[in-house]
Amino acid sequence: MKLQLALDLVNIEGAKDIVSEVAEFIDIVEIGTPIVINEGLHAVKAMKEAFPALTVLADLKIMDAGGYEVMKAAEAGADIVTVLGVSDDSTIKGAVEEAKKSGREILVDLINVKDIKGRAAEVDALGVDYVCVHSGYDHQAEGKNSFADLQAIKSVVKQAKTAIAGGIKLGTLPEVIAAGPDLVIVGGGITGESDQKAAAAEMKRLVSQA
Ligand SMILES: O=C([C@H](O)CO)[C@H](O)[C@H](O)COP(=O)(O)O
Repeated sequence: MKLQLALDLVNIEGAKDIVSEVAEFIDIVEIGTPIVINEGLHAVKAMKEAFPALTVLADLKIMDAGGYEVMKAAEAGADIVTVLGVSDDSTIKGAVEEAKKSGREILVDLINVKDIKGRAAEVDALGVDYVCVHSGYDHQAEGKNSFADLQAIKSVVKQAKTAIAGGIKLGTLPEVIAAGPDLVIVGGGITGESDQKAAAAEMKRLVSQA
């Protein structure tokens, strides 16, 4: 089981500062959607240049033009790019095809998908690398999480790795780990802590044991 740090509410310099502190405890660093909106794909490039050994995920949440947008993210240095599960199959196919050309990976984010189980099976069959259940900030504000969704997709995803994101904290991590995802994505559960290094270290310890 791997740990991904999601960086959302910081600028490029702030993102690099956090990664300097916790790099040894994370497997993947995510340039979150808000950073991409604020700073563009330069943020992905800057992170890859500063930490070439780290796997960098660009959370573009692609909804259309899958092939083109994956190509641009790959040019910036992204190793993994996100595409929305609610997008058309042709968009996901285009993203997968483009990613394969350059050895990149596609994570499909099932945020706001109604038939989680059905769509997870469909995108799995399209050859994506990760299928991720996700309670976004707005759902989190309503007290929702995706723990049950993770259990639901585990039974239908056959070839891709499974991932979970959205409001995961140290206190809820054991419950998440028990459901057996391949990848746990944590943002505020690390960046919002006063001791980010200690939080990342403890999370890494827990996911490594699984
Ligand atoms: O994808 C995310 C969200 O939609 C904002 O872009 C976050 O990266 C994801 O939810 C993980 O962050 P936390 O919820 O703070 O753990």
